Amino acid sequence: EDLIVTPFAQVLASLRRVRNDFIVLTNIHPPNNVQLLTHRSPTGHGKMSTNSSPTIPINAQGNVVPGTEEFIQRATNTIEELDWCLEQLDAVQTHRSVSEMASNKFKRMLNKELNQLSGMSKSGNQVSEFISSTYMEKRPASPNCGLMSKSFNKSHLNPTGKIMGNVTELKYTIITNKSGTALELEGIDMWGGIDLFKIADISNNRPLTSVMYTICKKRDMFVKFKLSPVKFLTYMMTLEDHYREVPYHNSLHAADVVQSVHVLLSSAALDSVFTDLEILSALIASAMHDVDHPGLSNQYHCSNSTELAIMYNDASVLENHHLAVGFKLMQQNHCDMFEHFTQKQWQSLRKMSIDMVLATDMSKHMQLLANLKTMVETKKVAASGVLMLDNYTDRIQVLQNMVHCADLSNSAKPIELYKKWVSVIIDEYWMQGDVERQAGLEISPMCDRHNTSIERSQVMFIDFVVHPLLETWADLVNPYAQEIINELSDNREYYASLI
Ligand SMILES: Nc1ncnc2c1ncn2[C@@H]1O[C@@H]2COP(=O)(O)O[C@H]2[C@H]1O
Ligand SMILES: [Zn+2]
Repeated sequence: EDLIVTPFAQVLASLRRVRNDFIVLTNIHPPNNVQLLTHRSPTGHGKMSTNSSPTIPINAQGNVVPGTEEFIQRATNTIEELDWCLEQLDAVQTHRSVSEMASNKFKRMLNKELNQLSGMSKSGNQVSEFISSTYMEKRPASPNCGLMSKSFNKSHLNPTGKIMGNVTELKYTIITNKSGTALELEGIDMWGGIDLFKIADISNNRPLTSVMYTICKKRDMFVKFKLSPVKFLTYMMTLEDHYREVPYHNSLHAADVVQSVHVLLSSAALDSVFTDLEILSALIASAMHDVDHPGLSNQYHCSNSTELAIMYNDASVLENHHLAVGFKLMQQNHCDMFEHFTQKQWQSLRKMSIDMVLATDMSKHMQLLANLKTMVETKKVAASGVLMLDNYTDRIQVLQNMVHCADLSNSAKPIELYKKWVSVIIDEYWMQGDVERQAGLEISPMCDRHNTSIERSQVMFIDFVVHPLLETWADLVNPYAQEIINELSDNREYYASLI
């Protein structure tokens, strides 16, 4: 049976059980259009029996006979459930949202596990520190006041708008060519269906442009939104040029996130759930979500009060920067592919993209996961099996989690690809460690090339970050993401076997 863990879902489930028992005890008939709610038994409080057991002593009126063991059991359980709900509701302080309660509960649960783990080994300690500092919205302990405004003298925007390569050439040689990239992109609709490292090689290092163009064409976006292919390609190439040549956060990673979102969007559980504008926004958000990433983390920027950290007041520093660059580039010559959008369409695309990219800040991870878990535990599914999302909050929450899942999904890709992603992310972490060492700063967890266990860090990254998230996503779209979970488990076993 499913275990319900988030507080709001627990209260709902408990009240449902009370309602069912109340009906059995009193024989009050609910109105015809209200179904008896099926119940799950989540938390161990109020151990309820189901109400259709053949052994229940029922009298001629259909009521449970008062005074029988069954009657007393149900009455006791009902009181227990009600008391529990009241206690929970009592504990809800009005200024705390359901989302905040769930997020705090998840943080407490993760903290407990990480504390146990950090006592076990030195590398365990390091990874647990990394996870809690990166994924739990912890502020840096001691700001380094002596190091103001270093780095970032590189101009973030290419002022001439000059792009490498030529749009027409790209369109005809790379994308519409029957061989080469076109063939390599054939598996684009499948999880792990394309090898982006190969695509980067044969597309003249244009993986992001090639993948975005192919997906938008397949999804008929050029027709649906009357997008100019030339402007689209000019923007995508300009955007791609503003990804830096760092080991991991380059345009290959952006292309990977775009393709993963494309596959997650295609889940049957989400069939016709999202509008074309929502889908286009998710793809655009994924394409720009790490643009101009310098290969140094948010924690690095905040701890060292870099120019960017000052600019964005330490709040989601990189994510704000990616959005600013991504949208600024749209204003450049020939990049304004949304010029003919209505004001409403444009504002909506912009708001959704902003909401999605800001949610890729890893310090928001626990909050996103807790919201997703609450949604799964209270989810409404139509008779067709498709998710029912009837308001903006729910819809954007699913989209944010989708992009977040895609952003963390390299460990659920076929092992040969996963190994390549590990190699480049570790390179980037170690480069940050080198920068910190050279500047005499404390080296961030996982960033010390002389003191990191790659295998152990991958197993812990999967156990504490990726698996809880992807498993919850798989519950949301159940049963359509099983393949992803299987791949993730195989990959975890691979790295565990190397420890
Ligand atoms: N395989 C991995 N091992 C460790 N960290 C990872 C791995 N994949 C992704 N990440 C981290 O997860 C983050 C997701 O958001 P970013 O792409 O900004 O940066 C990513 C990395 O910091
Ligand atoms: Zn990313």
